[in-house]
Amino acid sequence: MSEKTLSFENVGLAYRRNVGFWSSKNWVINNLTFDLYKGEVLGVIGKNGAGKSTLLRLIADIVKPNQGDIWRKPKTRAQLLTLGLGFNNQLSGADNAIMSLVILGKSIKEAKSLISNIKDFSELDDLLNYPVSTYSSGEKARLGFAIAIQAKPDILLLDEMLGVGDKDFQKKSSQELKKIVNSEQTVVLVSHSNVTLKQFCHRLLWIENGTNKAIGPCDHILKEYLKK
Ligand SMILES: Nc1ncnc2c1ncn2[C@@H]1O[C@H](COP(=O)(O)OP(=O)(O)OP(=O)(O)O)[C@@H](O)[C@H]1O
Repeated sequence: MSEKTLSFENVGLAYRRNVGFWSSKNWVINNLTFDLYKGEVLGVIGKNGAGKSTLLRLIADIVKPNQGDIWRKPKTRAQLLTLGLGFNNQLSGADNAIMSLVILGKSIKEAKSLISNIKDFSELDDLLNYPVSTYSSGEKARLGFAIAIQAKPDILLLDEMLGVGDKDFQKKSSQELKKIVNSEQTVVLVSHSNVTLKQFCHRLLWIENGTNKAIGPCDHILKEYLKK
């Protein structure tokens, strides 16, 4: 686990907050520095509002930093999987899947050929032909997870995604993640569940007020975090 795939150097990100006539900068990520290595599962922990989801959005290149540098190994593709998935609600599940796969570098032909696997994994059957606006949140999660499994991005970003769906789907997604943990794929996982963190993560990054409070082996960092 020595090949660097991504690196943050003194990264800062501020959101603008408008209060009446005034607008101020709210630094959500501050001077954040860490490296991510190919094939590792890095867990991200921290209190509510610490900046964990924002960090995933920065890695996915959905938002840009106001300060510092983010280095990605050339051609590295990261995919964010979160409950607030960026689906187009008017399009069908199948069309959303094709669109996501194409964004992640597959050709349209390849993307179309993966639909039957997505159908099998998600168990959405004919629902895949209906607009995503008609899906329950669990069904959206199934679709998102199934797309991510087929897309095999270099970096899979999971934001509190392991406790979603019904019991059967939780079991299925956790089995799939176990396979990923033993593969070359890199994962960054945000979770408030100690069980999930211990089960999957090699290292943990502890974020406090948007900055790196500690990073290191999972058991050690979790012990320190729980002492607080
Ligand atoms: N679009 C936005 N505009 C303004 N402030 C935002 C925006 N998105 C997030 N924030 C603020 O940034 C801070 C960090 O949010 P973030 O969602 O990254 O936290 P988190 O660590 O993932 O929290 P949680 O554990 O509650 O999910 C919060 O204070 C939040 O209110």
